[in-house]
Amino acid sequence: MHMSFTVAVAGASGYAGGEALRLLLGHPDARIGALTAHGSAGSLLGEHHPHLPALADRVLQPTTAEVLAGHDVVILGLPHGASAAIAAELGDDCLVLDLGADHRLSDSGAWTAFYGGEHAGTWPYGLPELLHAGEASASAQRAALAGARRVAVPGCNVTAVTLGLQPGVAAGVIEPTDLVAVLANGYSGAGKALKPHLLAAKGLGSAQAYGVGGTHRHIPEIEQNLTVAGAASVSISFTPTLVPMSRGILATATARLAPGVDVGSVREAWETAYADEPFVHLLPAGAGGALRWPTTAATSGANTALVQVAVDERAGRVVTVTALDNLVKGTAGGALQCLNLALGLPETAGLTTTGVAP
Ligand SMILES: NC(=O)C1=CN([C@@H]2O[C@H](COP(=O)(O)OP(=O)(O)OC[C@H]3O[C@@H](n4cnc5c(N)ncnc54)[C@H](OP(=O)(O)O)[C@@H]3O)[C@@H](O)[C@H]2O)C=CC1
Ligand SMILES: CC(=O)N[C@@H](CCC(=O)OP(=O)(O)O)C(=O)O
Repeated sequence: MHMSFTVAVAGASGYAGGEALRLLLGHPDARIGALTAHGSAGSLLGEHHPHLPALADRVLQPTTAEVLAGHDVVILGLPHGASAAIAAELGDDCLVLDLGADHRLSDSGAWTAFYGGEHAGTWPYGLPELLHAGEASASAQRAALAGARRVAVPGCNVTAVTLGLQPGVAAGVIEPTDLVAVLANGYSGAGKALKPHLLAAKGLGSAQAYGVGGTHRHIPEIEQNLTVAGAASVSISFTPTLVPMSRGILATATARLAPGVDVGSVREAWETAYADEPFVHLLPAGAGGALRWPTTAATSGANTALVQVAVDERAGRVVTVTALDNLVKGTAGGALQCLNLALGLPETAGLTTTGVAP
């Protein structure tokens, strides 16, 4: 039996809020209520998201607890640091999904080191596919999300790197203290207001690394996830690269093969982890055993994460490549999955693995 729910979206003028609305318009049970913004309050949603004509005439309201209250679900697509105060004013009768970082980390020292200021607290973490130590496939995280009233939705880079590496960590076939991840990132990941590090690439004829040298805010979140997956200690060198595409993340993450591991057993860990996942797909080997590799284009607009794994025997490293759409599986689609789990709806409601191509 399906129940309908009312949902308010804060930060509706932004990329993440807009993507949440695009997906909610296709959710069979969602009734879209208040839409809010900050400086753009008073303007029409159609000015910000002309691809959502069904909501074009909606007026954006200011982002206050009064406006957001009274809905079954509130989605917060706000800059980090802005969610905590609003969420604290919303009652427990309402499901709140925070697309930002405020409630993701359990270590307040890591929060202060990477974000600065007071840590707001920790909410159930919104990656249903997160493996817990000893699990061959994910169920504990789904159990943590079932019936939750607060969900901290992961960062998009974190989702890609975690999905790529966690099967090897959980199965003990890779060394979690020797991880390297280099990502190609579409520019929508930075939000609609271009950040200074993007300005040089604005012409889109260029690619450039950012957040280099252990400074990116997603590092402690990746460490946290891989610890949940069973690593006693995690060390990862993480470098994102802005590339000329509007959406998508291609994360190449490599790890030293654990001592004594039979190369033939590596693929099995990834196959087992994702065999029953509706949205995370390990690409099969093609004819003659040649592997097919993920592309961001194949995930565009879909809630899909595509994963592939290989062993580089010369280097003694396992190489994983994960592709996803930063705005869908990396944000709003992942949030809808959690919303479904929290409300007891089918996990896949309103979500698709069907992408847009070319
Ligand atoms: N873009 C992505 O791929 C991903 C984004 N996220 C997270 O989602 C959140 C939103 O990101 P994104 O949509 O990209 O950002 P955008 O810059 O595109 O949108 C930000 C939204 O927040 C509003 N806003 C800005 N400042 C404030 C404030 N002080 N108080 C309340 N509202 C404010 C803006 O309103 P106005 O238009 O009026 O200024 C706008 O609606 C962030 O926390 C981000 O880290 C997470 C994963 C991936
Ligand atoms: C291209 C680009 O800049 N992408 C962003 C990803 C945004 C994201 O996931 O942000 P939160 O963790 O704040 O939610 C980045 O790498 O910082």
